[in-house]
Formats: sequence, structure tokens, C-alpha cells
Amino acid sequence: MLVRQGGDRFLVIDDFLDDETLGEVRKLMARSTVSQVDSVIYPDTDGFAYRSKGTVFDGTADVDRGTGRPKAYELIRRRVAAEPEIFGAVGEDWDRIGFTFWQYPAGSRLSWHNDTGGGRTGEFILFLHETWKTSWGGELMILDEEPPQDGDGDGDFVSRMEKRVRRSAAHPTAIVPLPNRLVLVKAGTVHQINRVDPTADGRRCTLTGFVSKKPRQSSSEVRNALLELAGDTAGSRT
Ligand SMILES: O=C(O)CCC(=O)C(=O)O
Ligand SMILES: [Fe+2]
Repeated sequence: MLVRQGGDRFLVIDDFLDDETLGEVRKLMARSTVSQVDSVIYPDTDGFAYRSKGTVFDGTADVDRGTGRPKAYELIRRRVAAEPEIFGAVGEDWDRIGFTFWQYPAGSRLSWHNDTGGGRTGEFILFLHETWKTSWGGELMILDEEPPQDGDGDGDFVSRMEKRVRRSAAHPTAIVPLPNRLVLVKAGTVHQINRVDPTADGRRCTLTGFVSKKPRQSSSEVRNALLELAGDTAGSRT
């Protein structure tokens, strides 16, 4: 394992998994069913990717404890927990971690976005394809700067992100998606996946997930949940 580069809002770690654990998680990816999904950011131009069903775990406990989950999940969870400057403190600022396999085919991309909302404090990306030539595109681009205090102004999401990158004094960092590279990114950081080049031989494969805080239920939600548990379904609708 080798910490390759850190910014204020991201961290790149190379050779993250040992060969056996990497092989195990790749096997799981190969066995997972993936479905085609349009980009939620900019479907007109991004194209589509493939994704597996995601799994969300309690971030405060071992995720591979007797569950047969790949060791990689637990190693990622621990690494995330060891980076409070990016994700905040485990248990306090975040308590959930999700895992989803994504595959971006040649010609696809994911436009600028910042993964805010939903109690998210950050995101991790582990590249799982067997090989990646540096001429195949698909770089993860990260704008390593604080979100502006006064927001991004008016306009739709795509144009607000466009404005941010255009006006920024920082230059986005291009992270080549080398196999077994782990990238940790703080929520609110503007980033995108550059288009995968048509010459890319194979999909850009990742294990990706959000680190987040479970929303606190309001007292009426708690009451309704309890009523539902008690079998009083009428109560849950009041
Ligand atoms: O695969 C990547 O490099 C980043 C993915 C991403 O930003 C996302 O799924 O939100
Ligand atoms: Fe993202």
C-alpha cells in the first residue's frame, strides 16, 4: 500500500489490496448482476454505465464479521474510518457505508457533480479492471477547493457545476484509474469522470460507495415506526 497523493479534499492510495483480496473482490464483481443505467447527472451526453445492486453497512462495525463479505469491504471501511479529515469522525459524522460495482464502457463519462445531500460526508472509489492504459481516458477529475460559502448561484445543476470549474483558480487534478488504486473524496468536492476513450479495451470497473450519516428520525417518524412494528398500520398514516 502506498499513499500516492493527497490534496485538501482527497487522497489517492495505490496497491491498496493484497493479491488475494483483490482477486476475491474481482470474482465477486464478475458474479454480480449489473444493469444498464443512464447517467443521473447529464444523460444526454454522458451515456450509460452498468451498476450492481448496492449494499449498505453499518459503518461502525466490522462488515465482514462472519458474513462472508469480501475482506476488501472491511479494509475499505477501516481506511475510511482512518481518514477523519476527509470523512469526519466515524460514529459521529458518519455511520453508514455503501458498496456498489460500477462499469463505464468506452464512450461513457460522468459529468461534474459534488455528491452532496443524503447525509453524505464522502465517497470512495477502488479501480478493479485488470489493466488500464493511460491513453484510455476515464480519469477521475477532482477540483480540490472549498465549495463557495454563498453557493453556486442560479441555474440548473449542470450549469452551476460548469460555472464552478470555469471560475475556479484551481486546476482539476486528473487521477488515472490504475488498477487497485483507491481514491477517497470529501463530499462537496466537484469531480467528474472523463469520457472513456473509444479505444479502451474493456470497461472501467470500480467498487464505489458513499459514506454517510443516517438521517435522524423526527419524533413523529419514530412514533409511526413503533406503531407499525406493533401492527397498528392505521397509526402509521396519521
Ligand atoms: O468512478 C469514479 O471515478 C467516480 C464515481 C463517482 O464520482 C460517483 O459515482 O459519484
Ligand atoms: Fe461522485
